[in-house]
Amino acid sequence: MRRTQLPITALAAFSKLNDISFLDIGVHDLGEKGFGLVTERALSSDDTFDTPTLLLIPRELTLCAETIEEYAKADQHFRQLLDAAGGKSLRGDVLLFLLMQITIASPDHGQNVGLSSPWTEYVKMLPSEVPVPTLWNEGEQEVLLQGTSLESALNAKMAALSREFGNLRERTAEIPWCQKCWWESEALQFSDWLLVDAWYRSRCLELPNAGESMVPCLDMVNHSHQANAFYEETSNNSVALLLHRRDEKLDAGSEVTISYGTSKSQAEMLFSYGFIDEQSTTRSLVLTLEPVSDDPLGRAKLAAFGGPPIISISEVGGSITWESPFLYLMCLNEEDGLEFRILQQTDGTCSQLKVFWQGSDVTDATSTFEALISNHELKDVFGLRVVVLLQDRIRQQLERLYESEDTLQSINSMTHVSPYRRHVALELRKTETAILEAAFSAADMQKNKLLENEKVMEYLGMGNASEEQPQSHEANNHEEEDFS
Ligand SMILES: C[S@@+](CC[C@H](N)C(=O)[O-])C[C@H]1O[C@@H](n2cnc3c(N)ncnc32)[C@H](O)[C@@H]1O
Repeated sequence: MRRTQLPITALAAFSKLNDISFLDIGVHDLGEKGFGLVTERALSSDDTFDTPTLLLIPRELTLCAETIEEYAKADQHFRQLLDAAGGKSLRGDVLLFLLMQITIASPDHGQNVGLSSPWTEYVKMLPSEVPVPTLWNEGEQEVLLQGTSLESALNAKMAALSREFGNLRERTAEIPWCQKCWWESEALQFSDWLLVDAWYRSRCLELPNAGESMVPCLDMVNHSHQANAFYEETSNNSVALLLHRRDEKLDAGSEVTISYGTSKSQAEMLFSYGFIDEQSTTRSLVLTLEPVSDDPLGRAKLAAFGGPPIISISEVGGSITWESPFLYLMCLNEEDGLEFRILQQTDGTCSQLKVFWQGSDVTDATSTFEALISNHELKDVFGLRVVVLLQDRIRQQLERLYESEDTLQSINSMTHVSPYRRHVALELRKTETAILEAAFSAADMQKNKLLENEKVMEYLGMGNASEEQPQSHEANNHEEEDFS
């Protein structure tokens, strides 16, 4: 959709009109980071008893669950849109609201659609480019993240966004103003949906009372590992940005920053905000898991598992820790005492998938198999299967990273790849390769230790000698490679 855009200098008039107070700070162009907040005079939290306030925004301007509902009461077109395509999540409703605003503000619509709000003006000042990977060009998306944990996350996100846009079209096709402004002339494009999604992801924050919110002007503050400011909701119905309580002294011209989260991995930062905090010491990543292709219970395990089928790997102080409740379910089989049953309803319709372990119903405890197997006499054998699966998944990821290195070298000369995006992707690849290599070695050590375990040796010996002692097919698969 053609957007009306205003220069950032329009923010002064917007703030005045909407009672937003910038106190000794202004918005400046900071290059790669986009705009940011900068002090206009030297500031110190020592000078006053109270912590200095830098920015005050009336609470009613924030975009949160409550205000979305208020806007829907006042604007019948937005109400129509919410009724047809909203109501599933706060994020979805906010995206619809933002779409509504760019529609009202568009130079093309001319349909007397919607009710102008402060956000109609504010979206005109929001950037058309957000460095998050969903807005990278196809070449960048394909090459830069290959082999990183973001490769599958980005593919899944793009597929979800495409589905959402398709649903929006389907559900609003019958609404006359949507037909006129969006679909008739193809004015609304997938790229608009990508943009409002990127705005939301990179600009929303968590307010203690209002919950997930977008706050105009506060969303101009950038992130730093050594943040000098924080935000809070005040008792007099405002959202405030304040200088840190600790002895903070800022020269005139210093950037004011908050923390977007210190425990976020590089992948999360890149995915949500489009940059990497190179000062962060958090070293972690998440890998997705799929049941082994020839596991007859694979699909049932996925369907019955309560959480996401993932492995989280972290490196803290040089040691590797990992967590994966799904791996403990993934490594078990019927022969071990795992059973799935479909419970029939009295009216004959199929209903819930039930999971049994050693005869007990564990349907509500599928994420606790590590504990469930802890008293089993074969717990070390199961532990070995888990470590083998873990190491295999890490190997697979590392191979993909190594393979894609050559492609990456060849894009040095490609003009369609932004140097900044290339830089952040290389940083992510370097970190994830190091974490995965360390995790591979750690898994190897764990595996070797388990292989010395008496119970495991006995089990493997029996497994080799007798057809009557069936093992997990996963273990069988990997034993060929790893135990021989
Ligand atoms: C909440 S907005 C902050 C305002 C934004 N810079 C703008 O121009 O509108 C978040 C975005 O700012 C940028 N950003 C924030 N902190 C950054 C940092 N430390 N390094 C690089 N970019 C940063 C990223 O593009 C991120 O998606």
